[in-house]
Amino acid sequence: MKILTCTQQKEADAYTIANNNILSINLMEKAASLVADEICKRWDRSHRIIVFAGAGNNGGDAVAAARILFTKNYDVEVYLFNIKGTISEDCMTNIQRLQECGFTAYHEISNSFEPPKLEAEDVVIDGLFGSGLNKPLSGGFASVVKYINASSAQVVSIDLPSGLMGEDNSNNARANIIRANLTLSIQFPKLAFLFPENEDIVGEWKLLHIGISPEFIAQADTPYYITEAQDVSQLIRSRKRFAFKNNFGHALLIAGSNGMAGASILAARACLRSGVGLLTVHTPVCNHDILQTAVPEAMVQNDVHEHYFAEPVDLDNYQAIAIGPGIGQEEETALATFDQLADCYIPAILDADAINIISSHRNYLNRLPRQSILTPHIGELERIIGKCNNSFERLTKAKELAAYLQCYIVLKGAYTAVITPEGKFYFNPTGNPGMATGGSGDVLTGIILALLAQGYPQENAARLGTYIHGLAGDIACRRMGEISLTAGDIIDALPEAWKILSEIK
Ligand SMILES: NC(=O)C1=CN([C@@H]2O[C@H](COP(=O)(O)OP(=O)(O)OC[C@H]3O[C@@H](n4cnc5c(N)ncnc54)[C@H](OP(=O)(O)O)[C@@H]3O)[C@@H](O)[C@H]2O)[C@@H](O)CC1
Ligand SMILES: [K+]
Repeated sequence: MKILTCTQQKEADAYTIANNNILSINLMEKAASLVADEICKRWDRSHRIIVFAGAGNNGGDAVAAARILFTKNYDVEVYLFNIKGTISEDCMTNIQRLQECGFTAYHEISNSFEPPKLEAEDVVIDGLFGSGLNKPLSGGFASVVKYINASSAQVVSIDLPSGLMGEDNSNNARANIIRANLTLSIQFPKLAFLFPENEDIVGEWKLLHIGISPEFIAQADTPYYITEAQDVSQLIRSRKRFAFKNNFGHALLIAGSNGMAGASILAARACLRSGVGLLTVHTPVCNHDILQTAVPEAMVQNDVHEHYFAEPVDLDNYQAIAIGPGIGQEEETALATFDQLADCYIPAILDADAINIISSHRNYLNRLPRQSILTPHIGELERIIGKCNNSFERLTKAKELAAYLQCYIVLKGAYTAVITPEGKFYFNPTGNPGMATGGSGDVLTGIILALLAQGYPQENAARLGTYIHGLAGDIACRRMGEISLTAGDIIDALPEAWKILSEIK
């Protein structure tokens, strides 16, 4: 699914009106009726509905929703802010329609404003500003926002919480943005919804499909996508009846150190549950018996060192390599990692300590094998790119890093982003906060390693791997709940996740 900018969303509306035989006022009516439906589903008539509308089309949506709710016998009040004395045509039409149906609780504010008292049971519809916001809110609008935010009423924002820019909010005052409980986004998700710092602003978000032209969407150019089940299910390769293990690759996992055998076990088990033909784990001597016992399906190759990775491996027998889970950051390990990567001619994935080693030896950065996959979480990424003030800045810098290294960056977190060397972003929708637990990243590394070894191109391996990892996490969460969920539970749910995703056409 494409994420379009607010500017593109305006173009999408205009294109649909011009080419799909629909009047702009009817597109607004569609949006408003979906907003009203959603409110009716969640709140009954005992709740007062207080509508705050701007003079643009976001306000028009809100006024139309007010009418629909009023005709369904909800107790509705409307406050429309007409500060400049200009109201958009469709908003004006809806004000007239509202008054024509005998609605009297309509207040138009042009300067001073006596705000209504807001109670906890009230539902506020926020239709002040949507995709037409062109600068941060200030003055009277900022005061209205603060007033709504200070109340205990439930807040439903139409399209975007008013004051929030769809993409970059670097120069925006957070106190002047509506904090919604529910955001009903018209047709497209907005990039800003995917940022952790906006969680309390956006609340739960839901898309309302108003019938924007599919031709427009198909040709719209954007670097931002949310991966959907069909996008990745069609990447899954079927197995031939006469297949044997060599058809599914031999993966090499360099993982573990003294006290960190668990990372290698988790990555190995996840790899084996994700279709690899053969797996060899290269690990220090101290982990040998532990691995052989915990993961009998894997072959174990001892490093020369008792406690940590110290000697690179000959890659001739392998189709893909993963390096990093639990390897530690000993200087000898760092040197062995660089030697390993210097001659690496097979697809590689770097995780955890391998990324930390790179960030503390930055002169090696540009020697990473092209097309490698790096899987940092925010902290690991910022050790390379520097501290960022917000998610937009972080994504921008991560994109520059991916281009500079000609590598894929899998930035882990809610909505894990797969960032390609060409500058595309694929956000992953699966997963849950229960997965924020030690070893979860090792599981992802094992999955992506298995896919690389099977010959999946890097971009597909990263997108499919992150999706299945989150899906398995969601299945595990249904079984265990968020609090008890462990990385091992994610692995245990992998078979079901692979089965479900393989069956989606
Ligand atoms: N038919 C359609 O197109 C459909 C559109 N739809 C809906 O329309 C919404 C977009 O509507 P929109 O383009 O009218 O913009 P909107 O967000 O209402 O605000 C624009 C006004 O705000 C003003 N303004 C901006 N920033 C400001 C600030 N900081 N402080 C103060 N003022 C500020 C700006 O004034 P200006 O600065 O341009 O003079 C302008 O007057 C979209 O989110 C969706 O809800 C759906 O119904 C589907 C069909
Ligand atoms: K809004």
